[in-house]
Amino acid sequence: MTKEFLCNDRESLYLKVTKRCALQLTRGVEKQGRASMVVPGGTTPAPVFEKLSHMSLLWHNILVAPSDERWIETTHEQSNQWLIQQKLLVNNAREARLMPLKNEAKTPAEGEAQSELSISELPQPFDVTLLGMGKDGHFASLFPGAQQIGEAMDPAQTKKCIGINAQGCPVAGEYTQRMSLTLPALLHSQLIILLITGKEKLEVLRGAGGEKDVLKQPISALLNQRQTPVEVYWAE
Ligand SMILES: O=C(O)[C@H](O)[C@@H](O)[C@H](O)[C@H](O)COP(=O)(O)O
Repeated sequence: MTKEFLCNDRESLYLKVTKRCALQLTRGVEKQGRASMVVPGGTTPAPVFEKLSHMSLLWHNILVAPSDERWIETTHEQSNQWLIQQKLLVNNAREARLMPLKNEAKTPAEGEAQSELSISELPQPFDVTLLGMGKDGHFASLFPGAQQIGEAMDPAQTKKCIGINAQGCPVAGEYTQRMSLTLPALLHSQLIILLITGKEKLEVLRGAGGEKDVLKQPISALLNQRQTPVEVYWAE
């Protein structure tokens, strides 16, 4: 159930994704009085966060959570919570409520229960889950080769949050100790929007459709499932 929207340029890409997220959130608040949005970190989403922050939505009825988090201080500029607070929860969107993944636990594994409590505050299924994708086919912090990738991608997994040790995963960069929503948790969404840019990521995406080994190519699990609508938005 994947639809692709190939945009002519990044500005129209960001606008399209912003409007799609705003529509989902508005529908959610209209239907149940509250709405929830899960958002990624990384370098791609900031222009969408910025546009979304200016939208006139009922933000005081909207709850936001990261799809994943680096296990570092939330005041660190590489923290996803920091990115969300600086770029999304400002302007009109400052009234939205952030449910963090990061907590005081020393390690993500020790922090799982508290992260789970935080996420459970969001109306579920999530009204909209915005995700990015790495060139290795990861999304959230579900990195191929990560120690817990099997547990995190298991359709029978009942945990919503899982500590991820991404040591040895080149795309994870410096911050390898992560908390991530699991595949089942992310699929428990009304809509998943995958926001990617550049030719290389589009090639990875196109190649993943035929990949049966989700541990090797996690994004293939999103593309080959029929539970949750997935909309892919791309520009060069
Ligand atoms: O914590 C993170 O980094 C994100 O949640 C991650 O899943 C991101 O979406 C991809 O790594 C793509 O990152 P870019 O947008 O920087 O390419």
